[in-house]
Amino acid sequence: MADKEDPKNGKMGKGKSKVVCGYPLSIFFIVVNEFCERFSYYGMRAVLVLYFKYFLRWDDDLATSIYHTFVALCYLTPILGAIVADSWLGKFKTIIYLSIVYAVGQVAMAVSAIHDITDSDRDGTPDSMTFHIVLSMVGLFLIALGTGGIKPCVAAFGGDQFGEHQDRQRRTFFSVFYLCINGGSLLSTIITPVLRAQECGIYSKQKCYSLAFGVPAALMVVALVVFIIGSGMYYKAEPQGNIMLDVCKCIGVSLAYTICINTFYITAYQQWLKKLLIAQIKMVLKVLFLYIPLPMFWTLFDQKGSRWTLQATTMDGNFGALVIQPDQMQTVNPILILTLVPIMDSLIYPLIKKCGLNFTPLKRMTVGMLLAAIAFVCAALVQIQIDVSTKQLLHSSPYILSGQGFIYFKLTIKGKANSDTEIVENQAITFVGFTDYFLVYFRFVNGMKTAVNVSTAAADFGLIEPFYYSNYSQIKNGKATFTLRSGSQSCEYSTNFGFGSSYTFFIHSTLVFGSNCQDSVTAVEDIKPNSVHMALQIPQYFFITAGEVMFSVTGLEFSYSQAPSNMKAVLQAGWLFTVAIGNFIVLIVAELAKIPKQWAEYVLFASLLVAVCVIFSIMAYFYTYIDPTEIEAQFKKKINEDDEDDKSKPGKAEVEMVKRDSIKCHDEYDKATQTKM
Ligand SMILES: CC(C)C[C@H](N)C(=O)N1CCC[C@H]1C(=O)O
Repeated sequence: MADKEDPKNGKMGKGKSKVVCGYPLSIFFIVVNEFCERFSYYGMRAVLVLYFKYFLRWDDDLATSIYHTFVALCYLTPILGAIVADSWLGKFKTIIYLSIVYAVGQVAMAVSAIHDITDSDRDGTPDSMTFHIVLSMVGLFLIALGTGGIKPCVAAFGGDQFGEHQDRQRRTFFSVFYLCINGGSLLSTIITPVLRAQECGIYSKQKCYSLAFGVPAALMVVALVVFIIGSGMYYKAEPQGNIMLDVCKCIGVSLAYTICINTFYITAYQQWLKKLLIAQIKMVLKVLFLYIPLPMFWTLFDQKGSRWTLQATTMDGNFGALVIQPDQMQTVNPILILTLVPIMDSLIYPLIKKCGLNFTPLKRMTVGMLLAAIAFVCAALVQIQIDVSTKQLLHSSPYILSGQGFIYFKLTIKGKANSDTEIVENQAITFVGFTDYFLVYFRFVNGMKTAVNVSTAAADFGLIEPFYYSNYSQIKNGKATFTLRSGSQSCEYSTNFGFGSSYTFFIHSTLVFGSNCQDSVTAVEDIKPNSVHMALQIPQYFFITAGEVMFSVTGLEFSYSQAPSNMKAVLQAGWLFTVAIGNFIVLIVAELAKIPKQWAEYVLFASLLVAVCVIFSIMAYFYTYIDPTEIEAQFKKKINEDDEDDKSKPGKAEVEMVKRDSIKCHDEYDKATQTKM
């Protein structure tokens, strides 16, 4: 044991930490570390797909696949970090070493995004893309190893700082810990896209991905430094041997005991050690079994970033002074976390307690799952409303048909601009996706006998021959003023583009330049502006976030409190593994789900979660809460007593014989397993 335990005098926490308002001061460094680390992780993640697409010039499919693989890897590596921490290095050293790996990875990403490094002809594009790809892939691998590896250790290490009598404070710690995760992620997802939008470079100015990755890299270094500063105050539980090896040995030795039962004498002390390990393994397995249905929650949760964002692209993001991009709606989640966690902790849970209800952790998690299911019902209702508005459009306009990824135009124009004009065509426009949400499409049909030039203050859209039409062009949504010019004569036409809209403008043959041409142009809506407001997504975000607070914050604390002392990080990793599996299910579902109606898919997910929730509540009903510290203390008492007993027994020779037999028996066991392999 590195440090002495016992904060009973009120001045010292577990370890050497001072206690402030009942909390060990050491946790301050841990939560600040978590804040900076999550800033680093989520900040880098926010611009990653755009980096793949615009810097590395990958297509959408490759960019999305690598992005999701990276995210899944980040939630798979916790198991590695946890084994290293619980078995070998201890949580403190694991956090330090893996944070260094993590920071190196972030720096590699920032360097990989400096286009000047390989831009020898100074044209603004890297000459050796291989260099940038290799460096960024190495960087991402190190980041996945670092962020995943330290994640279960930091949470468990924070929990370790509290004494046995500090259950309430430890619960609050996990809430604050969650607040820091979301505070860091919120700030970084706002800041890094702004950094990316800057232009930087030595020889030529390009979008500044190096800065967008550089700042998260700096924050990771800050996280590491802050963690090291707290070093003297932490309670550092020593790893209690190689847990995984112990588990294997325990199973092996149990087999060996059974085989050699007649010759193998083991002391009572050894018996108790074995029993303790078995009890600890049982504690972990019982919780892991309980976790089997949980990935379903994360499957729904992760769709915020995909399905819900796509849903937002078909909605109106105009909030008066503020215009929200569809992907920005995702920030509603961390914002709500920052408000809901304190409300739950200081109002809702105490109120429920006052009502005499025993709202146990597993009940909270069940309610959390139900709330997530309600969120998906809300999403389905919004989808129905969007579908209704789109249907109205299809009935009212003969011009539009839309498909996934493309918008097809079947355009038939009959004699409105000029009686001789008839154009029938099929044309496809690549759907711009939510990164270009502010852009709308338009084109002009020239019904005049003279060529007309169309321009705005910012762009020239070229000359349109008589009785002909222009290609579709893009323009920012909102008010636009076009100048129509023929020779030296011109006139202006103003219109307003709503979100997601597309227009064809017909220039009448009767237009007279020099006068007001507002009445001589007819606008036809190819695509109606999005009419369902993005604010309607707020209820679904509210329910999913309230569900997350009940489910995830509670799950984090539950994973700590139900884990034996030598497997705290391992169980945290088990918890994070449910997030990884949830991510994988989303990927599979995205490939397999062929439900034509989006609202029906939402209802299906909600129903699946309710079904899973019922199974979980039955499993939870049979789960008995334990106090691992108490159980371990009882075992240790027995071990110490029997160790004294064994030592006091005369007959060193007998002990030697036991050892010999034990070795013999192990040899037998080794032989048996080797031949099997
Ligand atoms: C997606 C949000 C930015 C963060 C989310 N509310 C959250 O806190 N988490 C999602 C997975 C687990 C947890 C995290 O540790 O990041």
